[in-house]
Amino acid sequence: MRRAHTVEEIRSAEAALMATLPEGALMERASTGLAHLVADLLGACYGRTVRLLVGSGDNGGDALYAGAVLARRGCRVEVRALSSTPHPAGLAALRAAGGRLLGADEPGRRPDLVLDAVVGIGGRPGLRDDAAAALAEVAGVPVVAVDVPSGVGVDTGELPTAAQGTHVTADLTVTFGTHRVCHLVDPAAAACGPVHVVPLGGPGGDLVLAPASVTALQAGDVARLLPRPVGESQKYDRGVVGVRAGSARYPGAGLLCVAGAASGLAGMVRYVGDAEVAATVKAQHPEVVGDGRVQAWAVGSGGDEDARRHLAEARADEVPLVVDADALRHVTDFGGPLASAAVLTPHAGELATMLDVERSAVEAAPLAHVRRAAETFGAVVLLKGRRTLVADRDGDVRAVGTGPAWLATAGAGDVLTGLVGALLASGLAPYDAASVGAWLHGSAARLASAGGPLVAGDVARAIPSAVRALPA
Ligand SMILES: NC(=O)C1=CN([C@@H]2O[C@H](COP(=O)(O)OP(=O)(O)OC[C@H]3O[C@@H](n4cnc5c(N)ncnc54)[C@H](O)[C@@H]3O)[C@@H](O)[C@H]2O)[C@@H](O)CC1
Ligand SMILES: Nc1ncnc2c1ncn2[C@@H]1O[C@H](COP(=O)(O)OP(=O)(O)O)[C@@H](O)[C@H]1O
Ligand SMILES: [K+]
Repeated sequence: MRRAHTVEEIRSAEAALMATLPEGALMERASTGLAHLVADLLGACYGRTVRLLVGSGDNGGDALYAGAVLARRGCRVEVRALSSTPHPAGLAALRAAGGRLLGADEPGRRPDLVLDAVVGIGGRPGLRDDAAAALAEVAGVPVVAVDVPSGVGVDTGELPTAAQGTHVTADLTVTFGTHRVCHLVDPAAAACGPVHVVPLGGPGGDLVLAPASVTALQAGDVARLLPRPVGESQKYDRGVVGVRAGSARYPGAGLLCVAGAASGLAGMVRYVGDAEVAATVKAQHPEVVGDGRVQAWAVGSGGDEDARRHLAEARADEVPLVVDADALRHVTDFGGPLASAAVLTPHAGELATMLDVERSAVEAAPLAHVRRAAETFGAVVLLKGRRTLVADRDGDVRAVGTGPAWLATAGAGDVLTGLVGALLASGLAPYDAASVGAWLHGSAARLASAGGPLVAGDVARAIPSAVRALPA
């Protein structure tokens, strides 16, 4: 599990560790790890130029000490200071190693790499004009963000508003001890590039962190959570998933939802709905049967005007539900909770309608909105996007970024609904079913895409391969 902690949690864990270590030891660990990664990236230090953008805090200190290591290895290290008092000991170390502070009007050499150390976890969103200008000077040069890309909302995963200013977009982010929320949550995560964590543990101890509320499943977690049949399993033990989706207007959505459900992860699939869709389901998925008892329902994809009735009928069975698309408009129609266990799967536009806000507001602050929706509707909410967010009712959130951009294709969401339904039927709790489903869906899309385009049916067909590719 990848875990992301808040600034408050990180500061408290760092303070506890620092109390057991000699002065400066933590920054030494952080900056040495940073320097080694930068040196690897540069390939060779000798003859290379690195520009440090350095603010007033310890984030700048990290970069100055790392710069000292790089300078000792032969790099030309030049500092654009954005404060009159950059970390004094760090600056002294850099100067002693041969690095230098650029004068205010001195352009400096065109660097091979920029280290962004304007602000770290002490930063407020946005860059001041001087920092924005220092960044513009080196436009086009690869940027390594120290800890976080300066200017992003560290705990919110949001980007600064136009009034707050701009932010750094990094090619790589090097952080320390644990992930920050902005590393896992869009839109800020998109500004981080790949994120590398330098461990802070060593002689004298390691960070002791609180349980994280924002996490990201890894392949091993999915393998551990996924229910698998054992020797004596029967189809009914493995769970029966029912699909009430599709309509005369959107027959394909019903078929794709069935395809996601019929990927083999539940023991049996039932389809109930439009007669023409049912006939095509029968032809394309001969193993799918008609109405009867189920352990979970997948409802709403392409349901059109039938969606409300489908939801009412599914709800009457008092089993877990996954609710998508047209049925999302009806989740509050029935008074009281929708089901004992429900997963709602909106994209940003649908979530905006459900919460009566603008779509742009959801896209700018997906973490806040997905949490609000989970609380408001008393359900697990899976907000689809580049990085899908799955929120539990208590505020825990799992981020899933396994899918390639090719997955943004019509019908992909219908497949996901069926897949999550199958996982609910197989016995997973809603939070696990939604996050494991989103992870496998993205992974199946990656396999099906192999770098090229795909259609939604390809994603459903690749689900078994995604399961086979999990670690034992
Ligand atoms: N405490 C420690 O020993 C360690 C700290 N570490 C580093 O220390 C950083 C945190 O350092 P600090 O707490 O000094 O905070 P920062 O260096 O993140 O920034 C704080 C300073 O930036 C100013 N500032 C805030 N927002 C700004 C903005 N939008 N534009 C311009 N200036 C702004 C503040 O007034 C303050 O002076 C971490 O991100 C990490 O890089 C690491 O070295 C690990 C160990
Ligand atoms: N840029 C992107 N990168 C990766 N996956 C994406 C991206 N945009 C959307 N997706 C995924 O594609 C799927 C689209 O689903 P959805 O919007 O419901 O489409 P539809 O309603 O046509 O089925 C979701 O699983 C979503 O997470
Ligand atoms: K930074």
